[in-house]
Amino acid sequence: MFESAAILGTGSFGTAIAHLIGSRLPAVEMIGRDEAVVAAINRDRQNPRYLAGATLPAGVTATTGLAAAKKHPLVIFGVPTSATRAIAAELAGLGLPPETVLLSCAKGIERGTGDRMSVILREELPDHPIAVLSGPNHAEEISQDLATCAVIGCEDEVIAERLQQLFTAPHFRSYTSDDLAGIELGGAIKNVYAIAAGIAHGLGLGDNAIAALVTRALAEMTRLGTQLGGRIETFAGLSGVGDLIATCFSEHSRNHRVGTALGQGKTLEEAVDSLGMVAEGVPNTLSIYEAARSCGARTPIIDAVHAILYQDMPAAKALRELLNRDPRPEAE
Ligand SMILES: NC(=O)C1=CN([C@@H]2O[C@H](COP(=O)(O)OP(=O)(O)OC[C@H]3O[C@@H](n4cnc5c(N)ncnc54)[C@H](O)[C@@H]3O)[C@@H](O)[C@H]2O)C=CC1
Ligand SMILES: O=C(CO)COP(=O)(O)O
Repeated sequence: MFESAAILGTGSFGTAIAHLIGSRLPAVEMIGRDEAVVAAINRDRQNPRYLAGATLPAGVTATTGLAAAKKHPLVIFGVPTSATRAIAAELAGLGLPPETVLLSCAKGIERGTGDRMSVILREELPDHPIAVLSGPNHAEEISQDLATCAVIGCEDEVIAERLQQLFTAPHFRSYTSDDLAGIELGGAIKNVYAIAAGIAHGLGLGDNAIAALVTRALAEMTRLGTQLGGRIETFAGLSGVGDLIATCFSEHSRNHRVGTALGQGKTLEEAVDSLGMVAEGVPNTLSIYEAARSCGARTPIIDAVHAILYQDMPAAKALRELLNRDPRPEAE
């Protein structure tokens, strides 16, 4: 087990993780950039800005200084993917002890490089053990102690088991895997499909249409994800189909909410502004579309979401075009 942990990010997921592991460790320190949020956590053990209703265990504190991460044997990344490289580079400058374990929870790949978060951490902090955590894990439900599972990816079995022990609670079960690529790609790609499912919902297409869309999304995610280096079985697991289902059907999903607003005729700017939190599928539609083009994968659903978000294609037209493509066999 670890003696303590730092969580980078005082947003929804950082707070949910603090709620989950805060009673399992003597000390959990959240590191954020928003002073009002940090003050509310220290004063009230609450984070009404990002996760209303959750009360944090007594051992959870918060600060704004990244240097605090140096004190902890485990550093958990709960910031958006767009912030990961800069924060990792800043941490590298602080000289973390090399045995500090880095755990990434962010779901996306980097624009321009197509790098997964564990690849970024390996590049910026090469001496450290690196792990990832993913699965159907909405912050709102974790903070209410509602049951779920996650998968922890790490090439070092001993560290994977230490993390598994930490992420085990009566309502939280975790599994281990060494397929970091598959885990991270599933978590990143499903966000684009959650926007697609939201659009279909916003257009009022009905349950059959959304079930069909999500089923074909799983086939597409598996095709793209294996071409980008993930193992096929991982896409049938918690970080693949598990998170795809959670996000495509949950009212908690920010990506789904963005899609619903688009389907109802809002602009992307209006949809994102009304959230006040990160919807990774929005920037990741660009990075994942680019990754798909670079490996030559056939991704009609990602292409349709890309056209709606970034090429002014009306949502109804994009979905009509998806349905009217040349017929093909279901399994290829
Ligand atoms: N919210 C959820 O249910 C889950 C979220 N995740 C992933 O966790 C990551 C974070 O998401 P949320 O906590 O939902 O987002 P959020 O919008 O609720 O919070 C983001 C946090 O990161 C901070 N932040 C944003 N940009 C930053 C920057 N450039 N530098 C430093 N800090 C910055 C914000 O101040 C805030 O504390 C995402 O990759 C998301 O996909 C994973 C599982 C579940
Ligand atoms: O990844 C998530 C749940 O597992 C959170 O999804 P959203 O970012 O769409 O809310």
